[in-house]
Amino acid sequence: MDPNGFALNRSHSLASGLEKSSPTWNKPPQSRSSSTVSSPHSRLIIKDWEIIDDLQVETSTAGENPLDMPTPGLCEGYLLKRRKWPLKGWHKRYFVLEAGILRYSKSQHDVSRGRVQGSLDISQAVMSINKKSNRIDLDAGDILYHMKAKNHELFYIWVTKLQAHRLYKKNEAVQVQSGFLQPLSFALDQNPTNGVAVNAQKPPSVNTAVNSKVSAWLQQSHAPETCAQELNRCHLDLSELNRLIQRLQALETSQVVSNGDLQRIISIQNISLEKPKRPRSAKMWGHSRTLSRVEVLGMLSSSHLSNSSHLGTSMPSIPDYVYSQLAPPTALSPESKKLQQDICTTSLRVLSSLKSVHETLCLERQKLQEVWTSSNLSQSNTLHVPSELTGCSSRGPPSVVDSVAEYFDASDDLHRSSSELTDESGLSDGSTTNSEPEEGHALATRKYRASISRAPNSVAPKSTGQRTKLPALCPDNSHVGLMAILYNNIGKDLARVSMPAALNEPVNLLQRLCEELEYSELLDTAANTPDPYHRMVYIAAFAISGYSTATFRNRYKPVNPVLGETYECIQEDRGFKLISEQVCHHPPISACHAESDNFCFWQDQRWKNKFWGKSLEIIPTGMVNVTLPKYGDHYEWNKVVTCIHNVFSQQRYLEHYGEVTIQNLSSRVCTCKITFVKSRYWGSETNKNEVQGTVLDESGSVIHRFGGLWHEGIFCDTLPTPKCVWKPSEPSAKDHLLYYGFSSFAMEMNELRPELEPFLPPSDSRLRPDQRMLEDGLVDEADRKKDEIEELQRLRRKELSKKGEEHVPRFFKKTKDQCGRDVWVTKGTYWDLRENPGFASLENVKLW
Ligand SMILES: CC(C)CCC[C@@H](C)[C@H]1CC[C@H]2[C@@H]3CC=C4C[C@@H](O)CC[C@]4(C)[C@H]3CC[C@]12C
Repeated sequence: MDPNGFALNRSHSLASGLEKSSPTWNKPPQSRSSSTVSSPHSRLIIKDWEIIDDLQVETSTAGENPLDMPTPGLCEGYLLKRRKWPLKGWHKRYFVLEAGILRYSKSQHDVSRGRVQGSLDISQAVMSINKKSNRIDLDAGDILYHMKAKNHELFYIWVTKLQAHRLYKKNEAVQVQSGFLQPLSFALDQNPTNGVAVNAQKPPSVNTAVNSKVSAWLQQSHAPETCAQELNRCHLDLSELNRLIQRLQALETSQVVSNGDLQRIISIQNISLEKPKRPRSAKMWGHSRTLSRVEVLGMLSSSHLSNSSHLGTSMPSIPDYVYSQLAPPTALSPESKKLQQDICTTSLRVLSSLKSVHETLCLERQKLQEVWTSSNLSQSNTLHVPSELTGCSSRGPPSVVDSVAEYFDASDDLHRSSSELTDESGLSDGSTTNSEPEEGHALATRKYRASISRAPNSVAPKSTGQRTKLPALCPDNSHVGLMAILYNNIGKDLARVSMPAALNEPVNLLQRLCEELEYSELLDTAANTPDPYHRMVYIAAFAISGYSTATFRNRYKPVNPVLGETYECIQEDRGFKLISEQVCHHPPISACHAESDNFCFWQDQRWKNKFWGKSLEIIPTGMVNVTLPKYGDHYEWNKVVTCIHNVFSQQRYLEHYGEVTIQNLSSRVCTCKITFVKSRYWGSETNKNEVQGTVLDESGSVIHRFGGLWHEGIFCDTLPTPKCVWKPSEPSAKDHLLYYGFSSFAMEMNELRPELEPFLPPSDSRLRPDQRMLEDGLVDEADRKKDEIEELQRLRRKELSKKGEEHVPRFFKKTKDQCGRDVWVTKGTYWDLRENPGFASLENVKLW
């Protein structure tokens, strides 16, 4: 029996040892909090969150023979899990922790029936705990679990067990690395139907049923061959790339030498030689001090590091790397140009091959995991369910399971939250085979997706006569020590943290607000749709369209505007003009206002971020507003959470999740609900980016239904003629990935056209020198300039506070909306002042 009086079934010496000794989670932890930033070795605790580090795992691994490590005991019982959908509140879930894998089901009964809702390899996850609220969070990059225990005892047990299993699982990985796979493949060769089991150091819980399923799967699956073929193709393409690069280098060398420009060739060589150790690489946001690698290592747990073999620091993407090796695109000979294009095409081919290999492997992994999970569960059920759970629980010491059950029955508060959840999805539950609410969504999405792909292709955007490319390719930023930056600024507003310029894309947050109007034609269509329900479908499609930029934009972050910076955008073809301004610094708020004959659009945007160890959640606040004067409509909606998964790795991707409610503040006739579905599991491509929505009438009846994917399009099947209401436009530049993944709209945003320049106020983002340098590919210069501009901003702030004054935005003012929330709205003065007397004749603050 453990010190708390709980009999942990099958608990082994390792686990109980951990339980009795001073718990490792009392060690100086990594903190997830925000208030203090100090040297990497000091202890930081903010808001009671601690990241459990794994140093003890490493030490014990070093001292012990991993093969001697006993399997830690099974741990199972109810915990609260934060709802995935609709993301509010908690539900009671039955968790089973076995051999380093944490699985959960709706109930213990579901476990016995093999119905698993989710599963996670805890050795891959960053674990944070909050002792005060008994919370445990696990972030495995793709999957994020937020859990809560009933009381401190249970919390303690789970944390201890999770640690023991983590240690075990990591050791298992060590075994695999040191030759585990070889006997496996040998065994498979020898005995294809019973391959896994013949292994001497067999992994835990492997039974023959699993083995035969797995080996049958291995035999049936053609995916490995497909992957091998695809990788062969990559290999050929890479040799071709190598040849092209060598030719290009030879060509350039001769050109350069004949031009007498020896310096350039030397610097090209230097870039390739010195690439891994750029001097500014470890610069921290908001700090001038540079962290050494040792310091960073000391700060971070081994789990962070061991999982980051693909850290940003190690592998630039192929196109990035290739282009980082090329000279700036100054007067190239036609032959060089042709070579560059070939290099580019071939690298993109390699990229897409690798993507498809990745996709195939994900699917395979999913299949394997399903087999594994179902077999493991039935096994754990038959073998390990303690007797007290099978009907005679009144006798014997209480188990974890018992005590939790008791807790849920007793606690009012939690009882409410769990019963609330019996119908968590609003869909029928229990009797159907859909174990997760998203299952229903997924089915519908598959149908919508098929309809969207049958819809005519989106037309390439019409030429606006503006530039279609940026002056320079995006720089490789894989050397930037993002991990040190994020860990040093945990809990801080990232929009206030100064980051190395190489992390930035050459558009800023004011411009990104404008980018949300890329599909403004949806508002024009809405403004010409008399039926209010039908109109709402277009407004919804517009609200979704703003998220589509995320598809290709996860490698760089927008530049942070300085206080008082402005941006104007006149879109003649689209018929609107927009003005945005950075109105507040603490917290950073960007406000914008756009108008056209058909609509007005405004919003003020601020966001909070939460860092979970491998993922970064961006939680926006502030509402989006659209008015359609023709019908007197005023629509207002919230934004969903954006999560940057695998933030340190090349597998970084963005996900949006949550619910949007669109209300028409001028009429109660209809409302709209849109759900951005959280992707389910295993990082599979197939269930990513789902969106579903309904337009409801006053009584709550569904009038229209629509859905699809935010990166592929939205289909509405309840319109008189069902149709695809929105499809993102094709990227206009074939090699747009080499230009930060910008769409043609984004490419134009920072263009400084000569005819525009005389009209711009000096605070316009287009005139901001560091952003311009970045756009021109002068990253180091941009970095220096950025520091200067930020210093100037600090000086201005100090002066204001000395005078006891507050910054007053020039073109926006703060008011309250109908619900009493602070909102920033236009003063309506910008365009008038621009016209008369013109900004050149006005007094302007010098921002840079
Ligand atoms: C440097 C690298 C690793 C970090 C990349 C961070 C990028 C992907 C982050 C930083 C700021 C983020 C944006 C901040 C605010 C919003 C508004 C929200 O309504 C939609 C998402 C959107 C537009 C975010 C998209 C993702 C974003 C661009």
